[in-house]
Amino acid sequence: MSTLNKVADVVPELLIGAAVDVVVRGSDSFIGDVLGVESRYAQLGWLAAINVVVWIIESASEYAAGVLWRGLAQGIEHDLRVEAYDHAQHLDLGWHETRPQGTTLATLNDDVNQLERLLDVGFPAILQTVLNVVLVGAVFAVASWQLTLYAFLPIPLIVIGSLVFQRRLEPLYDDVRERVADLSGALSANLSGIATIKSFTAEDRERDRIAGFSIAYRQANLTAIRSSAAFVPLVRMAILAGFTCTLLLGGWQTLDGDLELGLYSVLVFMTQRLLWPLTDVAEVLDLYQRGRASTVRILALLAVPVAVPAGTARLDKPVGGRVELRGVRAGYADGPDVLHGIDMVIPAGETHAIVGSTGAGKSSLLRLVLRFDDPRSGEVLLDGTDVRELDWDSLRGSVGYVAQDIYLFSGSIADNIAYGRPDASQADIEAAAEAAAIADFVASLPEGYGTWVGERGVTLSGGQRQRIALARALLRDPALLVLDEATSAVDNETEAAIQSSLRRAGERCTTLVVAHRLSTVRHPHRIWVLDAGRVIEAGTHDELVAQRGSYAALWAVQTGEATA
Ligand SMILES: Nc1ncnc2c1ncn2[C@@H]1O[C@H](COP(=O)(O)OP(=O)(O)OP(=O)(O)O)[C@@H](O)[C@H]1O
Repeated sequence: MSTLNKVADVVPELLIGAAVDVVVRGSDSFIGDVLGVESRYAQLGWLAAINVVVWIIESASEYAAGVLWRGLAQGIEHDLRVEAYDHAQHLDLGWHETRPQGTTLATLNDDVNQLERLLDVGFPAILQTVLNVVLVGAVFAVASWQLTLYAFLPIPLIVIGSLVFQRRLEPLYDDVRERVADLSGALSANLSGIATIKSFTAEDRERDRIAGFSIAYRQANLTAIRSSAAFVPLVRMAILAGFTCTLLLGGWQTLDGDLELGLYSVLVFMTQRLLWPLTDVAEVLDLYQRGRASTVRILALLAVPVAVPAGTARLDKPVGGRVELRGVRAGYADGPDVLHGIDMVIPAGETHAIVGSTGAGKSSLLRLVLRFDDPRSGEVLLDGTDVRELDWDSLRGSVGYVAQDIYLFSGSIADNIAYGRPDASQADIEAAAEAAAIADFVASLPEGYGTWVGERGVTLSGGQRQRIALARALLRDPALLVLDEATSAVDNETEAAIQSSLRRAGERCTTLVVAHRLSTVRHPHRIWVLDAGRVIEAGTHDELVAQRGSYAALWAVQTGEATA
């Protein structure tokens, strides 16, 4: 459509030449010969009719090309956005944790959107400019080789200029994209921490900090724009040279009788046609550089390898839920080990607790069981198979997990509880809520299970959120229930209710609990005491109290039998 449009766009100029030719040469005119029409009035009539048809074709093809290019741009953007998002969500948790969320968001959103103008304005402009040069060049070549030379004089200059400018613009637009990512990162971090900002009345300070990022972005953009805008006058000077040559030398040739008047007028118009669109080259170059800087970022995201790839082995159903850690050593990024050779067996169907001081490595250990990270050495087994060999459905599909930091989705309470089993019936949802001791609270809400919960569940208290997350985990009827401080925010009475439901739930599944409050874990089959990444004691509550070791001391402090 763009090609048809360009051809139709060039034809009226030829028609002008033909019209001048009719007036000057009468019945000998080019159009008179082609159509076999003698009358000049009739010849002009024919030209007018052809012109109308050409304009209709031009307008229709322009519309179609516009719609198609935009459709293509939107399609590419959509594919890229979804592919990049999908890749990002398969990247390991460690990658996400070491990178500001806003930076990833900037790539998935801003960088992808940045491609729109390159795709729907830049690409058609490139195609049309090349076509223009070819078509107009053909007319020139037929008319006079000297004039072709003059008219095309600016083109190599413009090409060389583009290459030079391109090299200059590249780092400038890379800088712009980096500044956008910084700004986006700061904005998203601040909005997540809005309560903290308010509580420390840091609004003014934060506004200034965001303004700093915004100024850096504006500055980077201005620097790039200043360089890119300088290219347009340069192109114009080159065009002026070509145009002047055609006007002057073509005019002299016509005066000398070496060039037909009709052809001369066509060539003067054509020089305009040929050269003025070349000023677009500057804009296209700008769009290209912006698009390139964004594409580099998107491709860099797509090129990040998945550090924790899924295995292919499947577990036989029903999954028992036996967990075993053998000589597990683990740590984060290049940091020191946070777990030093952990050996642990949690037989299927048992409830085990992990306790220990803060920073002892309890959460890190749970992350290995869910395979958010892989150990540096040793192995983690589920039902006797190394978790690295299992596919996600066998591993994470068998686990119900309640994290320390609860995330609820924007949606109804029922949607949130059924997140892991979207096809669950209302009765299943209510049973899970009952087991998590949240059913009475939900029933007391005017809209019950249909109550809308805001993003991150901000409309609920900490304890309510925890219980909904617990219901969500229980609804999956998991073979292995993993609870990381899952009841830390509920009162003692509610906790006792949850404990008894969990005991009932625990009859069906293996349970691994991390808790600070030791009363939470009084009834497990075994308690593992972790200190600085090592298991220092293990046994039942009674055995550990009798041992009079760290657990006994901690228990004494928490039950008020001793002071710290
Ligand atoms: N994502 C992470 N990146 C780098 N280091 C981490 C990360 N998470 C935890 N650590 C480090 O690993 C060590 C163990 O942390 P972990 O969260 O496993 O302890 P924990 O026993 O669960 O503590 P708490 O009871 O306070 O939750 C700590 O020294 C911590 O600084």
